[in-house]
Amino acid sequence: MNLDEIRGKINNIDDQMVDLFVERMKLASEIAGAKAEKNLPVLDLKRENDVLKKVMDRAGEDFELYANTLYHTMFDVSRSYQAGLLIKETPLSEEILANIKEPRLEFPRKAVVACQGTEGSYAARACGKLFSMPNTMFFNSFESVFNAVERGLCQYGVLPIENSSAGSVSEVYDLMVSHKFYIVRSLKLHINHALLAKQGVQLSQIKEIISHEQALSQCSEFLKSMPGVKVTIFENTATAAKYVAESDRTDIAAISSSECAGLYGLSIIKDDVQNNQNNYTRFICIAKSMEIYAGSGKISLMLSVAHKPGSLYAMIGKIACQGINLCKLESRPIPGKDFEFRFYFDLDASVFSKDVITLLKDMELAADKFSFLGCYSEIV
Ligand SMILES: O=C(O)C(=O)C[C@]1(C(=O)O)C=C[C@@H](O)C=C1
Repeated sequence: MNLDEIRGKINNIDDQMVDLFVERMKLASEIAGAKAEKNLPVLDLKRENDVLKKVMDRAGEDFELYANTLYHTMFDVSRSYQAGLLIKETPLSEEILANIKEPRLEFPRKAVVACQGTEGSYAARACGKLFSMPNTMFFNSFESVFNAVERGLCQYGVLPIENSSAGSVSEVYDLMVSHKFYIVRSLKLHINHALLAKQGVQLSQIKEIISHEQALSQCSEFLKSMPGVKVTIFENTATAAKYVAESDRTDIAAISSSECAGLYGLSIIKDDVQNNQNNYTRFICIAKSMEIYAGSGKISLMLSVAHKPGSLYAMIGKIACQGINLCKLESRPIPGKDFEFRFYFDLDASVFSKDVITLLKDMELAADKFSFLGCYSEIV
């Protein structure tokens, strides 16, 4: 047989398989109805294992593993479909639906916003892009930003979450667990770092460079080119610039934004010291209550799954079944557990879609712990 003839046969088989698949899905919907009457859950692991065993035996030694994978996907699809038919509203889905009943149209222009660092920090620059008239309050830690929002001291808080070269800001991810908040907007900010020192100081005089550890990591190649220079971590890039300005030393420099040069009377002794010119940091804007604005197309979730084979795979399968793009998956260890992880999902999806609400309910019921962190839009 030539290629076209073989493909012709495959086409025939696919036609039959799709017809049988549709027939199988219709039977799954009848099962969903029967289960609803008897108050039974969608998942029946014993039945799945019985089917898997039969399918693998029938496929024979050469194909049993492929048949196993195919049927795992088949069950994922079948369960997602049944879930869509069966799952009732949960308190979370009700809260989301109530929130979008009369969608908020405009993001506020003015607000009291909590920010880590000081005047001139990248977070402050992010605030200025998120709000046209922010009244920014500065705090010295990310935790204080979460607290300020949670306690109602500030309406919003702005926090860095990831950088295109240095990766996630793990401290912010870890703080998410112990605080109640919602992401209401995000921002991708282009970051270019400069080396700042006192007026008249030359690069060759520098013996110590200070900055936030994320900024230091984003400038690692420049730092390698300065052997013998001590590198010191500071809580914030702008605080580092302020420290240099207030110190009497002429052998110390800060990696910071070029705005800080003007703000603190320093000079730029070297510009663009970051490894990559395409250096971006994503910031999230958080609020105490759920606020979903019209046009929001990103969803963030935090969840943990049973510590057994296939649990995360099944969760991702639910997203894939809806044809939704999983744009970020971050894992962080759960303190006190033996290499168990909490997962953070970012989806290109909107709660204004009925299928997405069904997906969220399905994921919520399948997870050990589940938090909806918000549905928002990202600005650049
Ligand atoms: O037999 C059932 O109980 C079904 O719901 C059908 C089915 C399947 O697709 O084969 C789907 C989900 C269950 O976990 C088990 C099997």
